[in-house]
Amino acid sequence: MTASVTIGNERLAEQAAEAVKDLVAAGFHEALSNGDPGLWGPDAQAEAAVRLGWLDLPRNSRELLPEIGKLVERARAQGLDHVVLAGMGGSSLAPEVITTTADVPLTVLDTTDPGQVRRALADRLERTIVVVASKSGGTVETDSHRRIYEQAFREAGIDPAERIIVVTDPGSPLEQAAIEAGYPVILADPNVGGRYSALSAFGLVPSALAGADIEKLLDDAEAVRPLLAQAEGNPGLTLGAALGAAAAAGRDKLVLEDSLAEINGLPDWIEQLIAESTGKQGRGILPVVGADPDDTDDELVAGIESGGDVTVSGPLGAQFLIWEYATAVAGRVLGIDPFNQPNVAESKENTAKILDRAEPPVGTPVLVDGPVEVYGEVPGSSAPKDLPEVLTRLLEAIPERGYLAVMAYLDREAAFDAPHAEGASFEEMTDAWSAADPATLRGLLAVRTDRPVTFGWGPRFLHSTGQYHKGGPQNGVFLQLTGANEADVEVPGKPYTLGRLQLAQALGDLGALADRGRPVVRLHLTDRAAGVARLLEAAREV
Ligand SMILES: O=P(O)(O)OC[C@H]1O[C@H](O)[C@H](O)[C@@H](O)[C@@H]1O
Repeated sequence: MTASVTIGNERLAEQAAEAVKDLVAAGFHEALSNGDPGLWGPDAQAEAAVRLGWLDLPRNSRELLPEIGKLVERARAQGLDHVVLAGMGGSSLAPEVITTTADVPLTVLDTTDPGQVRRALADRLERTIVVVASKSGGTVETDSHRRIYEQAFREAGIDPAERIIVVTDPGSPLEQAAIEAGYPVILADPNVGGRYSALSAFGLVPSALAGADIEKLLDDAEAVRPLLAQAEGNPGLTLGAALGAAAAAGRDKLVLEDSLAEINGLPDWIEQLIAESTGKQGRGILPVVGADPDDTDDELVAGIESGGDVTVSGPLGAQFLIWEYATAVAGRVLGIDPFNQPNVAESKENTAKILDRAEPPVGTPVLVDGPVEVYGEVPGSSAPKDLPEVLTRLLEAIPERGYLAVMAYLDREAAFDAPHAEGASFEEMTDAWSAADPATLRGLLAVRTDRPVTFGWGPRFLHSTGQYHKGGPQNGVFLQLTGANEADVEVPGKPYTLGRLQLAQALGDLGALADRGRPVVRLHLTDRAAGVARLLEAAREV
């Protein structure tokens, strides 16, 4: 299947053609193909010099195939068929899409929720193999998961060296720790940033262990590579020009539609690529996932395989490369450095400070509505009387061109535990799940405003839209969800538990948003299941 980008909207086609013309006249496509780091201005040059390796991954990553093949064989021979991936952002979102699209099972751990981590630990530990994936080797979530699994294996009488595989950059502290522990290490290309690493060891190792065909993925990406060197018929250039030109003209909310696509979950990966790459210097493109278009002036719809103002067709490997290329192009059009993430560190630093304190600074609730405590400054001049009023006030506080972001530091899998009647049909089960799923809140609030409503699981979104929230246009309104933990999980060798880390992450990000003067309210569910039910009920009353 060939890959293509089609623009189905006349005005956008004109804007994109104009931007392509300028880029071609400046020799952008040739320079990018030759790995010129000067394309994003002098301030971006040093970082870009070590961030353009993704263009050559379809070919270079083939060198990894024999080594990965051996790891897969070893795991099969040991009967290890439960693959767990510990990794955040770019280190887990690509394998998530690759494996869901290939319909092979992979447990992705990109959470600090104690319940979600306990669920993974309780699942077939005796047949589990864990890929610990971190470019920097210093990401706190991933470090915690490694420590927790090492201990769990030891307690079960299993040698962690038989069960843990590490993917990291050469010279990282994780590489060092892995060598000391005797874990197999696959080193990734250090000239590729986290969110552009889909076709590197980060995308390939866990996906291959889970059973996906990674050679085909590389073939599909390699087939599109020559097109990316062209001035005409270059899908990456067209897409990037369309995204950049539309955003520069005010259409900076990117609704990603994939309901008819055979590729599963690509919008989540695109979200982190675009939000983290473009959301800075008060500019950027806000990806909106899982939403219906609202037909507003600031919205652009991108369809995967069909639909949208712009449609991107092609197999997954090609999609990865086209979107990466397009993001680099959009960065150039918008005048931003698409390879740094200047504001991600702020929340991390706040989190570290909170962890150093004896008690987390939770504050006092301004309102308690059954199982939901409300913290923060609810917009408006008087105290809100109940939860529906809190939600109404937040929706009313969204400025023109703004958005509401719901950020849930909760267990992404908990809804699947929702009770349903014996012999329930699939439809009845789906209804029970969605009635217990915090993510249902997004749609309920979205129908009450014409502004975009995004939903992110914390801390996962901190490595994605988190950069945009803090670095992009300051027109967001923020709703955090946290929950009581029934049973916490110790992080071996650290003074904090996962529950403590999770809360510190929420409060750390809340501080960073509040410091910018943005409206931010935290709803704490003192009973998680009852809290979600009350929240969804309140959203229906808005
Ligand atoms: O792979 P790691 O070093 O653990 O980083 C995980 C993620 O962390 C940050 O959010 C970076 O901005 C991402 O690009 C990266 O994918």
